[in-house]
Formats: sequence, C-alpha cells, structure tokens
Amino acid sequence: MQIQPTASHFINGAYVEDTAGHFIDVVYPYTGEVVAKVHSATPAIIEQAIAAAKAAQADWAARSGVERGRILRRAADIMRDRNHDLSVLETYDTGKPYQETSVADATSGADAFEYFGGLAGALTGEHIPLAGGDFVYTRREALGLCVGIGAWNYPTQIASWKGAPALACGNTMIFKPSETTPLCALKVAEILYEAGAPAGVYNVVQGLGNVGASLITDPRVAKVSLTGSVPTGKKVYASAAEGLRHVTMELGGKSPIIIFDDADLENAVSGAVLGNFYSTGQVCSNGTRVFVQKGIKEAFLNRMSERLASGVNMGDPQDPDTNFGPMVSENQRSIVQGYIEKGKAEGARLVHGGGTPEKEGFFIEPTVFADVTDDMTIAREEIFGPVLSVLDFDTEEEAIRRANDTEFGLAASVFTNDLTRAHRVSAAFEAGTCYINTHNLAPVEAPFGGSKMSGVGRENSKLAINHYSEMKTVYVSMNDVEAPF
Ligand SMILES: NC(=O)c1ccc[n+]([C@@H]2O[C@H](COP(=O)([O-])OP(=O)(O)OC[C@H]3O[C@@H](n4cnc5c(N)ncnc54)[C@H](O)[C@@H]3O)[C@@H](O)[C@H]2O)c1
Ligand SMILES: O=CCc1c[nH]cn1
Repeated sequence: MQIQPTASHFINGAYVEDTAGHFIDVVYPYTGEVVAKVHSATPAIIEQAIAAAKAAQADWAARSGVERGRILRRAADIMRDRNHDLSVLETYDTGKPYQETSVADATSGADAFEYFGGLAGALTGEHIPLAGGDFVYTRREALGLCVGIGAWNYPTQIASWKGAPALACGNTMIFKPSETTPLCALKVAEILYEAGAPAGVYNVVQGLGNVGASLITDPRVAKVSLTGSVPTGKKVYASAAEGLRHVTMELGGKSPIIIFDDADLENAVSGAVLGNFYSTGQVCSNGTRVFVQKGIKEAFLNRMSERLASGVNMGDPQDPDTNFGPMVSENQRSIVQGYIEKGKAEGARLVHGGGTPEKEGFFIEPTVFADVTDDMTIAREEIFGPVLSVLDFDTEEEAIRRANDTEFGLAASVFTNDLTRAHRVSAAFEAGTCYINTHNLAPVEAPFGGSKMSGVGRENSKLAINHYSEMKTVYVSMNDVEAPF
C-alpha cells in the first residue's frame, strides 16, 4: 500500500504540489520512521484553494439536495468498500491500532456522509401565514465557503464530520488537517471527487497553524469549524470574530465519570477503560476524572488493575490483535510523561503503569492514579494520554459539585443502577455530551460538542445543519402597500 500521497494538497479535483512550501514529515508512531512527506501550503496554494472553493460554491448550492445527497451517499459507500486501506492509512497517520481504526474511523466518516447525504434532500424552510393574507417563507441557504481545521487524533473522522454537513447544505470546504496527521483527509477529498462532487467542492491543504490562520482571515471565507485545543480555539474564534464569521469550536476537555456504589462494577470499569485508554487516551471526550464513591472504590481499583494487567496488548498497531498503540508523537509522549511525574510529585498514588516500555515507538503504559484531589494538576489540566485519575467521594451533591468545578464542559457520565439518580445527575452536569452507564460513544445521529470552554456549536445530528446554513426570510405582501404619505 502506498503511504506517500500523490501530492501534498487536493484542490479543484486534483492533487497539486508547490515544492516551495517547507517539508512536513509524517512519522509513523510505532517505529519513529518518516513514512511520508508533504509540503506546507504556500500563499499561492492557499489562493488556489480559496479561488477554487469559492468558484465551485454557487453551482453546488444550486443543485438539488437529492443530487448532493446522492453524491455524499456514494462517497459513504466507497469509504466502506475501502475500509481496510483507509484504516491501515489511519494507523500509519496516528499510531492507533488497526483493531480500532478498522471499526471507528472510516466507518464513522462513512456514517457522516450517509447520514447527511440522507438529510440533504429534506432541507427546507417554512411557510408562515400572516394577517390579511400576507405570508413569509424562509429559505435555508448555504453559508458559502467553509474552512475546516482538524486535530490529529481522528483525522478521517474530523475531515468527514465537518465535510458532510457542510456539503449537504450546499457549502464548499477547504480542510486543513493537523500537521501531525496530514494523510487521511486527502483520501476523503479523493473519494468525494470520485463519488461525483464537482471540482473545488472539497479541498485539502496542508500546513501548520499559520496556514489555518491565513485561511480563516480571508474575506471570502464564511465559516470556520475547528477541532483542537482550547488555546487554539480562543485564537481562531477571535480571528473569525474580526470578520463576523460563523464558527463551530470542538475543543478540549477534562470530563468526569461518576461511579456510585450501586453501579454495575464490570460496566463501570469498562466505561472507564473506554473513557481513558481507547485511542491510547487521545480522545477529546475522555472521562479522565473518575469520581468513585467510597464504598466501591477498592473493588473498582482492583478490577481496573486486573483488567489492565490481563487485557492490554501493546504492540504493532497494524497487528489486528494489538489493542493499545503508541502515542501519536514523541512530543505528545513527553507531555504525558510530564503529567505522570507531576501526579507523583503532588502526592497521587500510582496504582498501575506510569512507565514507558522498552520498545520502539512512542509507547506509554496505561496509567492509573488513586487518591487524586481536585487541586492536583492531573485533575485540572487536559493530559490527552492514557492517564486515569480516581477521586473518591461520599455524596451525590458533592460529586456533582466537584465534577462541574472545571472550565471545561465537553462530556460527563454517570454509572448507577438508580434510574432517577441517573437522570438527575445528567441534568446537573455542565457538559455538552452526557452518558448514563457508558462513555465516549459518538454516533452521527446524536449532537456532539461542548459547553463552557470546551466549545461552541454542535457536530453531527440534525443540529449540525443549523451550523452550516442560515435562514433567509422572504416577506410576501398580498395587499397594497400602506405608506404614511
Ligand atoms: N471537541 C472535539 O470534538 C475534539 C475532538 C478531537 C480533539 N479535540 C482536541 O484537540 C486537541 C488535540 O489536538 P491538537 O494538538 O492538534 O490541537 P491544536 O489546537 O494544537 O491544533 C488543532 C489544529 O489547529 C491548527 N492551528 C493551530 N494554531 C492555529 C491558528 N492560530 N489558526 C488556525 N489554526 C491553527 C493546527 O495546525 C491543527 O490543525 C485536544 O485539546 C483535544 O481535546 C477536540
Ligand atoms: O476525539 C473526539 C471525538 C470523538 C469522541 N468519540 C469518538 N470521537
């Protein structure tokens, strides 16, 4: 399988290159080897992409929703047919195990194109009757040229979650992947074009933050959707505000999982595993502050340690038996190591892991701390790695107050067998995406996004349509015009 892309950028239906742009190395996190190289976009490439996406938009929006939807659904079918190759590529790009990528990445992207492809033909305005026979009708219209900017943890999913609703509504898109994982979005662009999306409708340009910044300040751009960290979100939101552009901000988190004494222990451990160690802990909605009620705490810690000791298979991410891969980069591994050292220094009790195995690749062991207090750095800052912190509590009121005591508000979950408590706690959470007796699922049918500093707007579900379109009001008079003079 070829890992090196045909060229760095995909613009106007073709791969394009400008070797004047500096090199970005694509490093395979399992071996540390450079497996591909792309060039960062030059000002000429950025201009080419903006001009192409702008020129393509009117014709794309003028097509019927059914036609746009058919193309998106065809793209979904191609993605599913190529799931194996796309998953292998996702694993090279990120280091996530093929066991995960083969069920969670291209499949999630295909779900987005299928779902929004299905909705495209059903997008309508409404008719509003008024006094005297006058009426208003509304037209749901595309915003225009949208820019998507991605993080490195889910490159195919992010490129698709932004592209699918944008294109369904009649917008065109320029997507800039993370410089750490530049490969997968190119495949999404290639597939959309093959499925029948006209040239210029979905484009990909490579680069670091400066390329993203140039895209979002161009007056031809109507909207920016970022998936990234809170510090980047603040900068991008501020730049977008200069031009009063629409925004979606999918940012970081420090989400709580609350486990009550009456919870099913095995399910609670499974939820905490999913919420801390899936994708080697590199998931935005991870529940890294695990509040465990005192009566179940020791049983929870024992079972978690047993499951980690017997269940984790760390190794070659392309091996389908591997279920725990390396961190995405050496830099991310050293950030996580720094947090583990802080956890120890600030007095948390290391219950499991904490080390870096003697093997090639940017591996770090799944790590569990107990006796974590609310003021410790590992309980306050997003780590974005496989580090689970257990904090114990006595009462429901206390757990909710402490769970909400964070600037973030991405996700939250509660594990209990008490039905009314489950809904009461979910209502009290200050978070955009809540779970009862599970964690971290993100089906395309459900809104996904954050409250507080974790973001603005929602991806997925019918709500995403509102973030990629706007309503035009048309007032129709059926009467003579009354004027004062
Ligand atoms: N809420 C979500 O849905 C979600 C999903 C995945 C990841 N994330 C978050 O993403 C972060 C990890 O990803 P990361 O390290 O790639 O994030 P990051 O903020 O460093 O970078 C994200 C993207 O923004 C670009 N960028 C950086 N500075 C920019 C600027 N000034 N203008 C425009 N673009 C700029 C980067 O090149 C990259 O493509 C974590 O905080 C994680 O929680 C959130
Ligand atoms: O990384 C954040 C988005 C996500 C959550 N679950 C799967 N993808």
